[in-house]
Amino acid sequence: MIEEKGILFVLSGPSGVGKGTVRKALFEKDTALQYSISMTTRQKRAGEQEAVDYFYRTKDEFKSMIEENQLLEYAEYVGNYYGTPRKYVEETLAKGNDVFLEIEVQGALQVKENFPEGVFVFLSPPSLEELKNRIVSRGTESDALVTNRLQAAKDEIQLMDAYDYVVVNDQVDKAVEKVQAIVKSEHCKRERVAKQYKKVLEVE
Ligand SMILES: Nc1ncnc2c1ncn2[C@@H]1O[C@H](COP(=O)(O)OP(=O)(O)OP(=O)(O)O)[C@@H](O)[C@H]1O
Ligand SMILES: Nc1nc2c(ncn2[C@@H]2O[C@H](COP(=O)(O)O)[C@@H](O)[C@H]2O)c(=O)[nH]1
Repeated sequence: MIEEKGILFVLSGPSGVGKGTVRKALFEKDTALQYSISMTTRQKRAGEQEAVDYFYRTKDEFKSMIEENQLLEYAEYVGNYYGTPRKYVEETLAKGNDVFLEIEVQGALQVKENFPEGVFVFLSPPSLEELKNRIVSRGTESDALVTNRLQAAKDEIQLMDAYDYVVVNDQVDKAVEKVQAIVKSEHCKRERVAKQYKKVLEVE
């Protein structure tokens, strides 16, 4: 019997576009996906929890993890480090379960180099003006950080062609439906390939 690995889904896009909002709504519908909790050196925001929203670490702790090759990818983003713990992703995929990453663009491109078979989805804002409204209305960033994040967004949007899919997050429920359709379609593709492979083995 062929052991099937899980599929690695990567949802990426500029800060404030709604990745977290879309992911949380998706996970209410699709309970089979496993969310990979990231490491960060940024301060915890009000209402956030250790090991739910992030694993919060000091810069020294984060650097040790980089040196020990414990991160699948990492990026320095607007003054802080963010990264994906390698062990959880590799073990979960090996058990045949799908993993879902929600990360920024530099990190997504690193994952693509190591996991070209992953499925990369860029969540795009309807406009930069709306992106700014969303970051500002979330109320988590100072004015200076809003400016820095918007600057980063302009660079990130230039890289959307590197992704397998682009979903515009105009309305949350529509964006969730689209991401859900992508997950379903990738499963169908896998099943077709597995069936063809089985036929080849039977012929041989
Ligand atoms: N389609 C939408 N229409 C209007 N507001 C939205 C939409 N999607 C998300 N939002 C709002 O935009 C803000 C940013 O959303 P969210 O925190 O999910 O973004 P994010 O991409 O995960 O940000 P970050 O990358 O910084 O974590 C939130 O206040 C959220 O409620
Ligand atoms: N490269 C990575 N980026 C990550 C990871 N976890 C989150 N992020 C992204 O960072 C920015 C800022 O996040 P915030 O929580 O401070 O608003 C945002 O785009 C996140 O998606 C990660 O593990 N690696």
